[in-house]
Order: sequence, then C-alpha cells, then structure tokens
Amino acid sequence: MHSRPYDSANLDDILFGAGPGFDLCNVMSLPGLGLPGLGLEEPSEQPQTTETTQHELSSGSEWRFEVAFGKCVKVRLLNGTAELFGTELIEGPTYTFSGTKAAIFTHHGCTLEISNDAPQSEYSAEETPMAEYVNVHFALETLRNEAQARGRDGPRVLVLGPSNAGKTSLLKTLTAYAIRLGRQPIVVNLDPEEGVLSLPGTLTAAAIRALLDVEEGWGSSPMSGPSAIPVKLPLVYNYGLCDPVADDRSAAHYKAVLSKLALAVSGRLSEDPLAKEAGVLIDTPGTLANTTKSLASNIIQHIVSEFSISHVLILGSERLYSDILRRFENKPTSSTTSNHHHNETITVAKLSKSGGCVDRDMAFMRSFRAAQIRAYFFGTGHLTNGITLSPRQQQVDFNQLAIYRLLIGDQDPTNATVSADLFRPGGQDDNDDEDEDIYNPTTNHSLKSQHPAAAAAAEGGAGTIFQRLTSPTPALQSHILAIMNADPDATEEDIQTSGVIGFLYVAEVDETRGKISLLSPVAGRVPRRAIVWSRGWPEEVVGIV
Ligand SMILES: Nc1ncnc2c1ncn2[C@@H]1O[C@H](COP(=O)(O)OP(=O)(O)OP(=O)(O)O)[C@@H](O)[C@H]1O
Repeated sequence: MHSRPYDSANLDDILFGAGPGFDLCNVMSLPGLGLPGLGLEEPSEQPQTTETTQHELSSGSEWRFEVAFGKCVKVRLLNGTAELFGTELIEGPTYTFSGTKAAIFTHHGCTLEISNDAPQSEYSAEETPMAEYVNVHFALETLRNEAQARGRDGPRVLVLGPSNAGKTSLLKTLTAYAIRLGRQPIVVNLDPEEGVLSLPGTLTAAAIRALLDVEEGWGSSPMSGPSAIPVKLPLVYNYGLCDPVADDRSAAHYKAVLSKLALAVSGRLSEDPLAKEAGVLIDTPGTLANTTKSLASNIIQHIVSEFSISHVLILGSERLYSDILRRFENKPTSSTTSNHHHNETITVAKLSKSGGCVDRDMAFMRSFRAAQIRAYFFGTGHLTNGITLSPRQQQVDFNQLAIYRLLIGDQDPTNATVSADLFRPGGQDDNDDEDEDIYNPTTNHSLKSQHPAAAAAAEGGAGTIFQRLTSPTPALQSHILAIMNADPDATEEDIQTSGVIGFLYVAEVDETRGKISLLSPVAGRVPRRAIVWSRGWPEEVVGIV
C-alpha cells in the first residue's frame, strides 16, 4: 500500500477540519450491565468513593484503561483534542465507560479529567502505532479519491491477525476516520465471537453513515429499537457457531453464510455510489490466524475471493504475514479475474500491534456477549443517555412455531442423546417404522412433504444442516432464537443463507403443556418464519428476565 508519511499538520487539516462534531444527545452508553450470576451486577446503590484526577497527555500519546463490568470510569475532555479508536471526544460532557478496555489517543495533546469508582488498571503510553494507522487511512483515502474519479470500486480491505491483536480497534479507527471525512464505508464483521450491530453468532454488514459512539463503539442493538445515534441497520446472517475452523462442517457452513453476505454486499455496492467509492472494511475471527490448519487458509482464500479483496492488513503475526504475502501479493483481485474490472492486484501490508491490546479472558468475553444480548432486549436505559426498550414476553404454542436446530458444530457427546431423543416426532423410538411420517399437529400435514429441511434431517442424519423440533425441550431455555427471513417450510439451504429479521429469547419451556415463553424486543406476534436455534452459540444467558 502506498502511503504518505504521517504529517500531523496535514492530519489536523484533514481529520479535524472536516470532522463533523456531534451533539450531546447523540451520546449513548455501553449497554447491558446487571446480569445476575454472571458477575455483571449493577453498580451498587451504596455511595462509592470516587477519585477524580487530571491527566495531561502529550501529543501522539494515549491513556489506556480497563474497567470491569459493574464498575465505571468517567472521562471528561477539559482541553485539546482526543479520540477513542478514531472517534472524537468533545470538550465538556462526561463519557461513562463500563466493561471495557480501550485507549484515548491525542494527536495534539489534551487534558482529561478521570473519575474512578474503584481502582482500575490505567496508564499513559507514548509509543503507539497510530502514525502507521493514520498512514493507512490516508492511503485508503487516495484510493477512494481515485475510485471516485474513475467510477471504480473503492478499496476492499481485509484485516487478519490473531485474537486480541487489535483488529477490531483498527477497523473502528479506520471507519471513524473515513466517516469524519464524509465517507460511508461498508463495515463487515466475520467474527461470530462478538456481535457488531447485532448479536454474537452472526455475520453482518452495515453501511456506516454516522459517527460511531464514543462510549459504545459500533453499538449493538439497532435492530431491536430506536437508537440515540442515527441507526445503522445492518444486514445480518446467522452463523450460530463460535469457531469456523473447528471442523470441516463448521467451515463449510461458515463459507456458505459468508458467500451470501458477500453477495448482499456486492449488491449494495452496485446500488450505492457512496459505499462503492468508500469501499469495504472487513473484520475477521482471530481463529483464522491462530492456527496453521488448512481449513483456516482455505477460509481466508474464500473471503479474499468472495469479497474481491484488494488490500490485506496483517496485525501481530509474522508467520501469517509471510504466508499471506506469498499467496496473495500482486495477484489479481477476483473482480479482475471475472473481467468486471481494470487490472487490479492485491496488496498485502503488515502493521504493528498496539502495546495496549489486552487479552480478554473467557469470563470477560462471556460477560460482554451477555451484555450485548441484554441490550438487544432491554436497551441501555440504565446508563447515561441510554434508551430503555420494553420487551414483550409471550407464551406461544410450540407447535405453531417452526424451530430448527442447527446440527453443525455440536461436538458435545451428551447432545447425541439429546438429538436422538428430543427431535423424534411424538417421542418415537428407533424402532419406529422408517416410513412413518413426521407429524405437524397444527396443519396435520406430513412434514416430509411440507418441510423439506425437517424431512431431510429426518432422513439424512449426517450431512444435514438443521433438524426441526417437534416438541419443546428444556434445553431451549435461556437460549437465543434467530427468526430467519425464510418460510417455515423452506429448504434447509434457504434457511441457512436467509437474513435474520430479529431474535427471541427463550424465557421458559413448559414441556407438559407444549408451550414456550418467548421474549421479543417489541410487541407483536412471532412472525410465521423459520426460526433457528443454534444451541451452542451464543451461549445461554441465564436470568435475563
Ligand atoms: N491501544 C489500546 N489501548 C488499550 N486497549 C486496547 C488498545 N487497542 C486495543 N485495545 C483493547 O484490546 C482488546 C483487544 O483488541 P481488539 O478487540 O481490537 O482485538 P481483536 O484482534 O479484534 O480481537 P479478537 O480477534 O479476539 O476479536 C479490546 O478490548 C480493545 O479494546
């Protein structure tokens, strides 16, 4: 990638000069505290000793901090300029952070006022890779200008690197800088471990048109209700597993869902000139870089080809860099090979990992995902300037729903029994007549003829993607269900690659009465669509209601 050297005066003109400010009412808070049993209890009502200090940051340095769930840090910019992963803080208001690990960087120096309600990990750092990241931003801007002038596609950038290498933070920074210059890039999240503008387990794409939120980042729940920031409605596809390289079937499922997302993104690019010239920024799961498995390299190849990647940025792995450089540098992009394009080749660049990147342990990530799920249903009203949603709980006859269980990735041997027993119609046992049909108590129709996925699942066993549940199982309790934009009797391939129109939370299962109690973010009947229960991912969240 050709980049101009970092020039702070120029940066000042371009980034700060063009960056639209945002007003206070646009400030939202980090969502989702207060899940009992997950270490996410609400901050205590007891008066706390709050320590307030001032930090002077010299130009080019950053203040790094970590704050646990249930604790908070308040930050005020007293003077100068400052940004959190590229999004500017404005002078005056207080920003509240909870359950987060991040850094506030200054290009020109600033004074911050920090109030802690408990001792937190925090320090200032002079050495950061921000100059490199700013150069990447300028290089992308040059490409966008060229794309604009010649009516071509802007850069399609893939970020790869191990877990906690700073991929998402880099993506946020590049996105925020692009937005501050009035661009509208498409941000794609291919990391099912955490949701971007959606719940964990999903792959998403969103045309980002407005400034990111300082406290909340991407935001997590615009699908479920009004938002204080202009809504960035994402395209959401359900993957429903955590690790795409776990085994062959997980990888094949990932590739199928990813291809559909790539198709949707390419459709969007062809209709939206602003997104077309701004290009695409893609985040990936760390597992693709953590392993040398051929499955991972096969998936990377698939992403590069499906999204017509023009630039690959590698963070924090020399091994991966040399591998990707050998495989992709100067190779034609897939849009060139399919003859739609001028001669365009792939550029691979290595970037430094920030010394501020912190490992997020399993407990933190679990709390983080639980917070995202809770925010989807309840909003963020318990925090500064958040919005409260009024979710609706309703009891539904199980047999009115078409719930399909994702069969892929179910490694837990205890589930073998679950799947063998629970999903056989009407409690049939293994000796039942092979030809006996699956019942549908609502319509009295044969599910073999009416529900290809269920029929395929019943007949095929291995090789099928979904199995339709014919009776409620307690295992559903506390899990998320994805409502797919697919008919209840769609084929399993259709269900697999349909977009998600919303999520439900299973509050209670009444096996004896054949009823299930569902929480939805808005009032209204559960749509008659195929509903997918991924079982393993996202993990169950106990006690949300
Ligand atoms: N400069 C920094 N200072 C402090 N914290 C940082 C900094 N950069 C990143 N972090 C934090 O480090 C953690 C890991 O960073 P990030 O999520 O960007 O990594 P990632 O490569 O996307 O990880 P994963 O692959 O696991 O999703 C995050 O909590 C992030 O906010």
